[in-house]
Amino acid sequence: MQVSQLLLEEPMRLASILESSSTQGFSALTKIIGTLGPKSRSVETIEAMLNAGMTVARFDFSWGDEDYHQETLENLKKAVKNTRRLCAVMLDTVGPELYVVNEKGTPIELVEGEQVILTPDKNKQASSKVLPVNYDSLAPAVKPGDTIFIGQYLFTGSEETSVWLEVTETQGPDVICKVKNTATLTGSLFTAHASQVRIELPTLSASDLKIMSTWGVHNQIDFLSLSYTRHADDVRLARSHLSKLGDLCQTQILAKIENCEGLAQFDEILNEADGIILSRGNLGIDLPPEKVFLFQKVALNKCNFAGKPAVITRVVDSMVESPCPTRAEATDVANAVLDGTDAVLLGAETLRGLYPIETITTVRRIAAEADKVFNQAVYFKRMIKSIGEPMQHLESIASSAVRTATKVSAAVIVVFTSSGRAARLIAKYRPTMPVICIVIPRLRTDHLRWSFTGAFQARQCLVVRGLFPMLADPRHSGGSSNESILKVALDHGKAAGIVKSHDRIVVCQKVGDSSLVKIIELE
Ligand SMILES: Nc1ncnc2c1ncn2[C@@H]1O[C@H](COP(=O)(O)OP(=O)(O)O)[C@@H](O)[C@H]1O
Ligand SMILES: C=C(OP(=O)(O)O)C(=O)O
Ligand SMILES: [K+]
Ligand SMILES: [Mg+2]
Repeated sequence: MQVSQLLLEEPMRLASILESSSTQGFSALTKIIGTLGPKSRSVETIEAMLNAGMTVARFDFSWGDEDYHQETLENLKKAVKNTRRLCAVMLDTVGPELYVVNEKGTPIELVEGEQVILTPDKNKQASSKVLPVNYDSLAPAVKPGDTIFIGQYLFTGSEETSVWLEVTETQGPDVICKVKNTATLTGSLFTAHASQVRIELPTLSASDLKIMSTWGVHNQIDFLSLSYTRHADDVRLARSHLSKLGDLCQTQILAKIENCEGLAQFDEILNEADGIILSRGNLGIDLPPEKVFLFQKVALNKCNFAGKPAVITRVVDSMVESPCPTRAEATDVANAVLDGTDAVLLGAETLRGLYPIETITTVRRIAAEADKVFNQAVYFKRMIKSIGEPMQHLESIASSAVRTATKVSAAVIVVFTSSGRAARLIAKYRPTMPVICIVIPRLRTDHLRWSFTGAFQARQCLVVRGLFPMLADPRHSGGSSNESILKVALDHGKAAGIVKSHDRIVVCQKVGDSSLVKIIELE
């Protein structure tokens, strides 16, 4: 497998970098996921986040209860209605996460060289001497010399509110540690991470299962973000649970790779999941720092070749407190796009940051600049070569649509789809122009009632690079009205400023039994 920076090879005049970026039309091809929380839950703020380019909202159950998240979601629904912008809903599980509850909420000072005890005794109050952890079997799992990290919920890893501990010994169920850096733990919830230690807790906790069947079903979640996926079986089990939850049989599973166990099983997990979240927050402390970039490049490449969406996390942490990213962060976002990410997931930046809207705008602008210099020609050739021949029918149609669109400099590709499969296959070839996905609803029954598919499938396009879904009116489904639906889509594209008179459009659809790729030129 070839992994290299996919940057345009043409000589670029450095002065051209000074030209201002276009702010019109379909912002960036790269998608943006925002975690909603205290700083991002009013209708007004969410509307601004949608207008800035957020396409998926993440509800992280590591923090906040069902009522809290429901209130936020009701506001999201209002914001979607007001802005007329689609937004997918992602439920993020707690999983086998280690945490420390700081009931009193008062800051806890830890001093380098001193001792602190991690205990499973939940009756103990968190203090600078003892920290109660939610896991009974930590002592038998660790050995002297192991590293344990403890930080504020949605830590960045570098702040003075995070601490590194070294295990010195265990005493019964307690783990005695030496503090490696002076820090002040703040907040009411700290996440703990024992580096490269197997945690014998289920990937879906009892509380995760309950929330999926209540909150998840009630809100028709589009994505399950499966925290700490360590094995393909974790994905299979989650799928089996979802399949018993009515409409959630349509929910997609994004497996979060957060530690070395998940990394070691990556290929098998990718095979089972609908997409991958590269959880650089946790993985960034489980892996030595010099290895993180390598995981990112190889994993993104594997997702791209599998035609499954990839998401990276923890990109502009410093924007929690600053309206501008650091140079390293700005460069990191662009590199992630060049490495092949579909989407960027914002955590602390939108949940508790001071600049949730500015963060989305900044990430979108950087991603849009990177989109422009992505070397699609080289990427396309590699993809075609890797598929080999004979190609599957639809693979050939999808790649032809992208090739045709490139050759005629089409403004957009329009694809008809019901399951979303054709749209994802087109995205796999990374077209440089937006792809309007017209999702045609299909009637389905579970032998109790009839319903239409389409809503899940349309929103699930919102995590895939370059896809811009539109849900067609079910009353218009059926071959003969496809022309009128296409007209609606193009009018919509015109209004959004991505298509204009005399533009060429490539359309991918089925007429009768034949799949076809056609070029149309607007009058
Ligand atoms: N309702 C539709 N009308 C016209 N063409 C369609 C429709 N649904 C899918 N297609 C086309 O059929 C082919 C198969 O697409 P795919 O997304 O796999 O279909 P499905 O939604 O049935 O899985 C593609 O060429 C796609 O553009
Ligand atoms: C997104 C991540 O996980 P969490 O759910 O802890 O935010 C991460 O570790 O990067
Ligand atoms: K989580
Ligand atoms: Mg994590």
